Order: sequence, then structure tokens, then C-alpha cells
Amino acid sequence: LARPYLPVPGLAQIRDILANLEAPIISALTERINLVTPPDLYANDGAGLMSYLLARETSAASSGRYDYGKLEYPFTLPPIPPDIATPSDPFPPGRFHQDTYSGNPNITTFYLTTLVPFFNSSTSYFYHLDNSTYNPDAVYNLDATLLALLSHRAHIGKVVAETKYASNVTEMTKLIKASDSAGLLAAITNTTQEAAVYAQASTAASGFSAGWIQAGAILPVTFNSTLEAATQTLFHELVPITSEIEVQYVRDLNVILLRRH
Ligand SMILES: O=C(O)C(=O)C[C@]1(C(=O)O)C=C[C@@H](O)C=C1
Repeated sequence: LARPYLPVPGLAQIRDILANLEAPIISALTERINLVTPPDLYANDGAGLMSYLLARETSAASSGRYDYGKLEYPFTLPPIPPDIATPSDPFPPGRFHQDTYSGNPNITTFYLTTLVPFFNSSTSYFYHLDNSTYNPDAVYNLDATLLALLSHRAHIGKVVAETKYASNVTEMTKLIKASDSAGLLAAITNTTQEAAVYAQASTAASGFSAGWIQAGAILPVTFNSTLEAATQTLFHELVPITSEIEVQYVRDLNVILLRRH
């Protein structure tokens, strides 16, 4: 089946798209932080979460969630096959191509090792008459929502990379041909933009915690600081994961560029 020709938006528009994902990410994080985490929920490298995801992703795949160009990638299913460049389709600058790299293993590791420790609430907004706070399904449900948002956000790096390549073909081609990963990382990095992303995340986090507190939610005193710290940690990991997806995407052009010249 022929895949569609999908041009990518310009950098300013993509940054708006990335900005629009910050509030939903921090919203899901806020909800997740306010649920009790049952002991051993993530034992065996998150095997329980992974089997929860597998069922959900199998259903999501059948409704097309991970189709070509959606920029949504599953954690538990085989990756979408990459595009193969041909003489009639040499991946012209500005056109999206599907590469083989997935940032999801890095996202899973970071989630389990770095983010889960923030999820230490002793109270839950679910009310059970038997006073139990046991609710692994509700927890996994938010984990799955959050992971899908993080993955989508990071994999938008593929179109960031394409648009950066298209606007700087000469310079990037040199780095790609030299397989200069460090040079490519330097070329795609914009520390001013990163600072803006972190500042916006921080504003959103304080907005969400203020909202919950003003709405009269009964919250542990540490909620505000936990959400702030988790948000900062999250975005300081997500931006490097996004950057790595960008670098891998342009590196993938190597074969084509070497063949062309
Ligand atoms: O906006 C960009 O230029 C991006 O490449 C995206 C992003 C990010 O993840 O937000 C990643 C790397 C850059 O250093 C700045 C920001």
C-alpha cells in the first residue's frame, strides 16, 4: 500500500503543537500524583504495566492510532515498518519519512526509574466504602495516558528534525554524511527554546496545583512541591529524549545522501 506524501509544518507551528501538549501532560501527571501507588505495582521492570498497555495498545492499533504519520508509537507492539527511499522517492527535504528509531524504551525506563518515585501519595480521590485505596486499574489507566502523551510529544521530534533539515540542508548534509552525532545534536539544540519549554511547564504545574487547592481538594501538604519537582524532572528528561529522536531521524538520511552524491 502506497504511503501518503506528508509535508511537515514549519518550526514555529511545531513549537505551538509541542506547547499545546504541556498542559495535558501536566494534567495527567497531577491526577496520577494524587493516587496511591500499591506496593510492588511496578515490580519486574513494570511487567504489570506492560501487560496492561499491551491490551490497550492492541485495541488502539485496530482503530488506527499508530498508523503512518500519526506520530503515535506503541510501547508493546512491533514498530511500524520504515519508509524505504527509492530513486523516484528520495525523501526530499520537507517530507516526513518513517525511520526505525523509537524513543519509547527510553521513556519507559525514565518513567519507571525517575517518575514513579514521585507517586507516593497516601491519599486518593477515589472513595471506597471499605476505606481501601487499592486501585491499580485507575493507576495504570493514568500511566497509560501519560505515557502515550509523553511518547507523542517526544516523537514530534521527527517532524522537528525534518523541518530543521529542510531549512538547513547544506549544513546538515555535511554532518549527516560524516555521521557526526555530536554535531547534529548541536545543530538541533536551541537552549533558549528549552528554557521557554521549562518555564511554561513550571507555570502550568503551579496553575494546576493552585486550581486543585482552590477547588477545595483535600491534598497532602507536599502536593504542590511534588508536582513542581516531578514536572521539572519530567521535562528535563523529555527534551533530551526528543532531541535524541531528532538526531536519530536525520542520521537515518545518511544512506540516501551517500547514495545520491
Ligand atoms: O523546538 C525545538 O527546536 C526542538 O528541537 C524541540 C526541543 C524540545 O524538546 O522542546 C528539543 C531540543 C531543542 O533544544 C529545543 C526544544
